[in-house]
Amino acid sequence: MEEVGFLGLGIMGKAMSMNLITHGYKVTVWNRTLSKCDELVKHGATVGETPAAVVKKCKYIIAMLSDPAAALSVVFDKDGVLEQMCSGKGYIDMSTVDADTSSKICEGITSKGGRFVEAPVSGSKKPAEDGQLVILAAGDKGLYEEALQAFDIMGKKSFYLGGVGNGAKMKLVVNMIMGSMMNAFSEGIVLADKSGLDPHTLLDVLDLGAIANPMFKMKGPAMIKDDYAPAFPLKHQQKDMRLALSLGDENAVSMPVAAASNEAFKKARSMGLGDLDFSAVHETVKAASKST
Ligand SMILES: NC(=O)C1=CN([C@@H]2O[C@H](COP(=O)(O)OP(=O)(O)OC[C@H]3O[C@@H](n4cnc5c(N)ncnc54)[C@H](OP(=O)(O)O)[C@@H]3O)[C@@H](O)[C@H]2O)C=CC1
Ligand SMILES: O=CCCC(=O)O
Repeated sequence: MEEVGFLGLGIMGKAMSMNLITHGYKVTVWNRTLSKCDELVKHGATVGETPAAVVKKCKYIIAMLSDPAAALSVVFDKDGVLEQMCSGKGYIDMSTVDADTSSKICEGITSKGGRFVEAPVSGSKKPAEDGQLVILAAGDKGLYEEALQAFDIMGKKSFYLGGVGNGAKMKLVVNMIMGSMMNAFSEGIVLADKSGLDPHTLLDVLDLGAIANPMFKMKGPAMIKDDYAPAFPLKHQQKDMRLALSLGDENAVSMPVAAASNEAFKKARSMGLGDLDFSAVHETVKAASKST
């Protein structure tokens, strides 16, 4: 799998494709905003003018796109993946989408004779840059095994979870927990501050106890400074909460904590914070505590 196509060069796709290039892969890239290909080209990538052009050239194609609408559009629309998909090619979608979207993409790819793996990832911008993602794969087992070498470059651990949909569902469960934790964490920082405690001391205390975790440690100091430079854009976290809640609906799982967290992320989007890091949900707690 030394020659791959890569569709979507956002925060994650750029870092992941760069890693493949620096590990010796020949990579052909495409991005909706084509100018974002320039930096990859400087490092040796070639550009495909359309998703179809990338598929024509490459046996294996990886996608890392924002949401279900983007993932579907790149496959099914004009100049899309399906136009050149055929037997012998493999399509690996690493975007975070719901199981239904993934199944539709799988049907499209396999109807043309191709093979499909979904492989959403846990881990954000820095793990993507460092090749330390956790890969949650499902679908065609043979394609998964052929992709492992590339997964090992992009990630520190790959899980094979069975049939299409299981990777998507695992990712949504993980991000549902993460989004709820971020809301509780934001409330804790504001509560500490408003009750006269030093929020930095709160971070030190948290870091030594049973709920210590890399997210609190990494995001906490920046949140206290109101620094929300995007690693994981808030609009994507809200998309994941929405999709996780829908998975909860389908399975009759009551999730009041996740539902409240989704409302906070929606509020943050309405405040114009969607392109900032998801930790900017902290601003909704600050705004609410100002009005009391
Ligand atoms: N950032 C993170 O920490 C993580 C993100 N994820 C998931 O990975 C995916 C990508 O995230 P991230 O890189 O942060 O997102 P970005 O917003 O940085 O990038 C999104 C990418 O999708 C493309 N895109 C959006 N809409 C369309 C469309 N209609 N047609 C074609 N391309 C489109 C964008 O193109 P353009 O440049 O033209 O806008 C861009 O390449 C998401 O599903 C996200 O939930 C998973 C783990 C961590
Ligand atoms: O989907 C984004 C996940 C971000 C992370 O795992 O840190």
